[in-house]
Amino acid sequence: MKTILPVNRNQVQKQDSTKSETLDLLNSTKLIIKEAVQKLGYNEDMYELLKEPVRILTVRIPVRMDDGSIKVFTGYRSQHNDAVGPTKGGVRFHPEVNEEEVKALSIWMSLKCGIADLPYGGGKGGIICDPRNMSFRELERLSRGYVRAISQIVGPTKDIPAPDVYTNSQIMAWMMDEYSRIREFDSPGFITGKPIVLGGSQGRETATARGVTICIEEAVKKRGINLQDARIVIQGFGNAGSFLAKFMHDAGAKVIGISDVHGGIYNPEGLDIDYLLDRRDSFGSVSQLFNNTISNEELLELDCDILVPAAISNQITAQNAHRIKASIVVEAANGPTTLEATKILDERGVLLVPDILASSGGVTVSYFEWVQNNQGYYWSEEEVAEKLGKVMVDSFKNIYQTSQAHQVDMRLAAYMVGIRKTAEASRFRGWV
Ligand SMILES: NC(=O)C1=CN([C@@H]2O[C@H](COP(=O)(O)OP(=O)(O)OC[C@H]3O[C@@H](n4cnc5c(N)ncnc54)[C@H](O)[C@@H]3O)[C@@H](O)[C@H]2O)C=CC1
Ligand SMILES: O=C(O)CCC(=O)C(=O)O
Repeated sequence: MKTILPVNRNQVQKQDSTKSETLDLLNSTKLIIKEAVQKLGYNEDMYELLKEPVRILTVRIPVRMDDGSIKVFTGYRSQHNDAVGPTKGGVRFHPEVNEEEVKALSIWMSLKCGIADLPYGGGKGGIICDPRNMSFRELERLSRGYVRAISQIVGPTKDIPAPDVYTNSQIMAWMMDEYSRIREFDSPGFITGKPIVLGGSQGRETATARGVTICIEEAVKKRGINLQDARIVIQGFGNAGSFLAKFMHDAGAKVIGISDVHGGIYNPEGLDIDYLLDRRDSFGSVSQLFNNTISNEELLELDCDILVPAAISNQITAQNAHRIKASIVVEAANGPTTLEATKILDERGVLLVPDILASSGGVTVSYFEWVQNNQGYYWSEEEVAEKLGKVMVDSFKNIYQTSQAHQVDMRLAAYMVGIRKTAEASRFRGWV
């Protein structure tokens, strides 16, 4: 058995790039996996197994566009580790999707499933495309083509996709229909985040935001902040960000800033969230309706109590972490804060609730959806909310206690909690 070499984050960062910090999501993930595996007492072989996905499929999907031309799209499906059970995770449609990002996202899914104690490993998919410039029918053909291309490695007991950035319940419906046609039987358990009439779960649409809300409720207790007095800034106004804004507003907090891909809007007296929800488009854009906007960079640095990045990765970096004014940062997005920025925020006493904990409400209710599909018996919204609440509160407490007991930041604590189930399952199976 080899022993694990000690982690030197700064050294690896310098090796990775000439820049002062690495923005490479996969390399950053490997660094923390190494540290977590080491702290848990596993050997180098365990790190070797867990540092990369066991499988990644790259596909090329020809799609007939509305003008009669053919466009070939590139897509990925990454499966990190299936020792615990089938892999699970969303599919994103985005122009900047790339293989390394999808790999990192699939590792984070294993961690989320470990934290929430779900019987899954992590998976993730993506297609390089810009759905904002595609028609409804082009999107349907692309979604169906993707399922045909990956059908060999997915399925209700193999790998179960779900929505992520720029994908939604309609896209899940087309994908489920295509998979059911290929297999020649109705397969609602192939995918989650479906419309309710096709076996979707009550509460899945709002689940990620509900989970983030519960983390905020727990975090403010730790910082002695009253939620009703809190000023909140949210980057991203899509599935995660917009419902979160609504929940915060309904809880009596003041949402003073929100943003989308085009920019942000800010009002220190609080924004009219119901109006914004009513006017946003299906891609989570609303800021273009306003004249006085601020940049996403400015939004992150607004004077507030709680900052929630709920859009894309690498938003809080070594460049701006010193200027973040919030005392609590709750990551609804995947990977919004770099390792270097995590360290800076921690040293400044900011409580950072990491992505793999804060955004785990989505996959938790996806699991509930899959269970309901398997048993053919469906739960009420209240039942789903109650079960989700218990999972999120237990997860937060577990990770907070781990961080205190080991004197580590919440991100490393979350990795330690999240990786254990996959590591143990791999060990019992005799893989390491
Ligand atoms: N939908 C879900 O169930 C889950 C989502 N997440 C994560 O939450 C984040 C947001 O996902 P969704 O809300 O589902 O996506 P979405 O597609 O519904 O909304 C994305 C939002 O981000 C904004 N955005 C896109 N690019 C941006 C940029 N460069 N700068 C600023 N804003 C930008 C869009 O304008 C939109 O408001 C992602 O990181 C996703 O991986 C995590 C767990 C579950
Ligand atoms: O709902 C799911 O299965 C996965 C959600 C997801 O992709 C994520 O948590 O990043």
